[in-house]
Amino acid sequence: MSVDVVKTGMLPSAGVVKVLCESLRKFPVKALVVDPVMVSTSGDTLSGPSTLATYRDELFSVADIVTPNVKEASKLLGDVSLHTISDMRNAAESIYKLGPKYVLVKGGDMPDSSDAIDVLFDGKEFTELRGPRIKTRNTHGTGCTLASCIAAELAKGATMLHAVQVAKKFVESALYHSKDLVIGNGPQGPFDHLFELKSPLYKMGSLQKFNPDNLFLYAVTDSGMNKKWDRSIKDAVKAAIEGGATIVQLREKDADTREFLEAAKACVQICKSSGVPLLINDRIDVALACNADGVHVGQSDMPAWEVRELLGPGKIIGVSCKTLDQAEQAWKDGADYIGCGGVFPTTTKKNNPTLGFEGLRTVCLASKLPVVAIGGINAGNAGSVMELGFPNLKGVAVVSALFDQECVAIETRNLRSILKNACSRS
Ligand SMILES: Cc1ncc(COP(=O)(O)OP(=O)(O)O)c(N)n1
Ligand SMILES: Cc1ncsc1CCOP(=O)(O)O
Ligand SMILES: [Mg+2]
Repeated sequence: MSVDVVKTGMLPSAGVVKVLCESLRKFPVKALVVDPVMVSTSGDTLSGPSTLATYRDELFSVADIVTPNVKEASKLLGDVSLHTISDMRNAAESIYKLGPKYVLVKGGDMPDSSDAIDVLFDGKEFTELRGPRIKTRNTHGTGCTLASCIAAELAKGATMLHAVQVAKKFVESALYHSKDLVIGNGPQGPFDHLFELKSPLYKMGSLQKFNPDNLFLYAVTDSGMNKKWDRSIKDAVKAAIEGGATIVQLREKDADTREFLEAAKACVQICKSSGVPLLINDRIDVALACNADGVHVGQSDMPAWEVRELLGPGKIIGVSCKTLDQAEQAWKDGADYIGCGGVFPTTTKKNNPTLGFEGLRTVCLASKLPVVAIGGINAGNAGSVMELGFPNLKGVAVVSALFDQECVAIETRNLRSILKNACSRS
């Protein structure tokens, strides 16, 4: 098992720092997070002057990010006084000159400020990360936890900014959920890193990971087709589920919000009773309001990482991807699957370039996420798509072949058996 990311905590001596640097040269890693634990949140000095010097001279130049709190930043810079955001920016800039790619000066122990503000510097730009200051004595280990969470997100492929944002939100949520815990008699108590395990969502099991097999026969509704066939969204969804659809997406480009939301609430009930996930196309607000199982977004919709921040870990997020880079970004952003197409020409989605099998192959072979093919797929060609046999091509998403037809249930049932036969052949 290779090590992707290393995060350092308290390094008690210059010798230990030197051994660490030597080991990192022998066993290079994807990223190094250095939490320069020299002054504890309670103010005790934890590292002597020789260790400080070795940090500065040897460790910082190989660090991807250094995460000093205000006291540590002050110590690293010869006990300069740091009282304002501008002081924190100057400190970040000065520490950056010691070699790390990023510096995060944490303002949690800054006196007086109402918000907990951290300053991230990448050598060019400053980013201020603001969060509520949570009143609690349970702050023991917040710095180490933040650095460890950054390391974990980097190991999952996040960008540095995204990793820092996720880590800050995690620490904030953990502090909030455990602010009234009473453990121990010291000046500081611990906070609850595992708060999510106690969340009702977790207990209801709705934090279970997405099952890629749900992508097998993906029914995507269309308001124009429903209108043409004088069919309500509800009836369209019911019929698709009756025919064996394994996941449903409400893609209602024409419906107004109120109408869309009412229909979505009804469809949520229908899908929940059948155990079929229901996703909403584009509209995060509607998905939140009806407690849908997730959303599908394209390259011009809200970025998946922002959707993840809004929906949380237990919801399904799909992203449309036509290229390798888009597939990589969707994975980094925490999406659950990729919709790739149009595989064949289609008039259902306007101005949508056709990728063909080659384009589908390129994305499937590169994608770390399960893929569903979409675009012009019907009973006549669905078999050929599944017979491509790409390991992470889990199914097909279909609009007109199901919903621009007289009987949705029959068309869905027929398509499902074609897919099953194709899979047994590939
Ligand atoms: C399963 C699936 N794949 C792709 C799409 C297309 O989504 P998007 O690119 O956001 O385009 P619109 O559907 O919003 O026109 C999808 N909806 N579902
Ligand atoms: C939403 C979408 N995204 C890529 S193609 C497409 C439309 C697919 O519709 P159809 O299945 O009728 O070709
Ligand atoms: Mg969209």
